Amino acid sequence: MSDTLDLACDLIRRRSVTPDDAGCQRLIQERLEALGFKPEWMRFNDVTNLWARRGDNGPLLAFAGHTDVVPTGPEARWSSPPFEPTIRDGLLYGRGAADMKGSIAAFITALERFVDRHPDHDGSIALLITSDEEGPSVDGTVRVVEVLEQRCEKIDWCLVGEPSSEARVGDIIKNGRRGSLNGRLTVRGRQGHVAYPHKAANPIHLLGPALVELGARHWDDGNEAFPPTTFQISNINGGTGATNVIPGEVDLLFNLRFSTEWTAEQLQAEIVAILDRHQLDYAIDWTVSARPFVTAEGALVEATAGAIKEATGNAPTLSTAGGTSDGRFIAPTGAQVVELGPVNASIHQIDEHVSVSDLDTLSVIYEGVLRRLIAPPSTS
Ligand SMILES: N[C@@H](CCC[C@H](NC(=O)CCC(=O)O)C(=O)O)C(=O)O
Ligand SMILES: [Zn+2]
Ligand SMILES: [Zn+2]
Repeated sequence: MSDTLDLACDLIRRRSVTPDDAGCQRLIQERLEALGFKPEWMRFNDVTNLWARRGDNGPLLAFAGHTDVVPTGPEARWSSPPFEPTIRDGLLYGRGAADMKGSIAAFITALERFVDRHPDHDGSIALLITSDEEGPSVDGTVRVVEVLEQRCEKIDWCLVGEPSSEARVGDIIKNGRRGSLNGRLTVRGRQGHVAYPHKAANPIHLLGPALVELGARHWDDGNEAFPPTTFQISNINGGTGATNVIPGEVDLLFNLRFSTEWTAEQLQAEIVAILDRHQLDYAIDWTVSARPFVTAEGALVEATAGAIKEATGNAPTLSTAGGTSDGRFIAPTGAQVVELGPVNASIHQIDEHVSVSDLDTLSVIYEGVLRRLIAPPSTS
């Protein structure tokens, strides 16, 4: 068994359903301390965060990730128990195998080889690990970044181990992400009897045409760095449960993933204008859970692409598609941020898995990134 696989299995055995870390970070801390990293616990409410650094000088290369995992869903539907790592046909099964305990294991083994070969590396290396990525993301990476900013500790390059790959490991580097805007809308009508609609105002009927317009709207074509902005309704609730009552209100949750063609504020104004045009009586609450960020080609993208080419023979494509990530908290500090991890086909699913050989490839890629960015010139 490879070291990376071994460690990935040890991490999967820990039932770290968000925000519980279940001892994963203690394991990581022990391995890092043996390499000369200085660990620092940053606990906020029920979230465990680990910041561990080796070296006092810049530039600082940080690996970032999370030990929390999403709930398993019905365990009986798994082919093997989700917290018992199991290998079948070259694949490692278990909750978190791909998202993202496999990447964390690959970080550690890459660091072990790198520090052994380059004990006097340039600059510094750090790990930023949280147990609040899959949850509300309020006491995790964002809080660690606040602490680092307060003490002027600056990350120059950050590699997030989210499962970025699509068809084969290393085919995609995520070099940014779209923004995410949530709206919570309540449309008010007047409750009444379904047989006497003229004495009521049905908020579901009133909302309908506005929803059609919002759903059909073409927001933008995206741009060179971003896919188009999308609008999706995630929840709609209205009604008393009775078949003969027109409800007084309807509640809607919607989300926009937006490119840099819009700001969150412009989108809010646009949606308010649509709702007003439909003359709705409504209240709306907004949450901007991510602003778009992008890392232009530069030292980190080049080092990551070079390490992938060396390890796999293939050149990666840059993408900002999909969801958002904790990179949204790190990029605004001025750090270059990329995401590179295993194939994401089974993340959050029943029977989540990762290719065993991909774990070793990832570890080699991460070591290649370290070598390109902070190995002393004579040895890189
Ligand atoms: N619940 C949190 C964080 C939500 C982050 C989530 N990210 C992904 O699902 C990653 C998927 C991918 O790699 O494309 C999301 O985008 O919703 C919050 O809302 O703050
Ligand atoms: Zn993840
Ligand atoms: Zn996830």
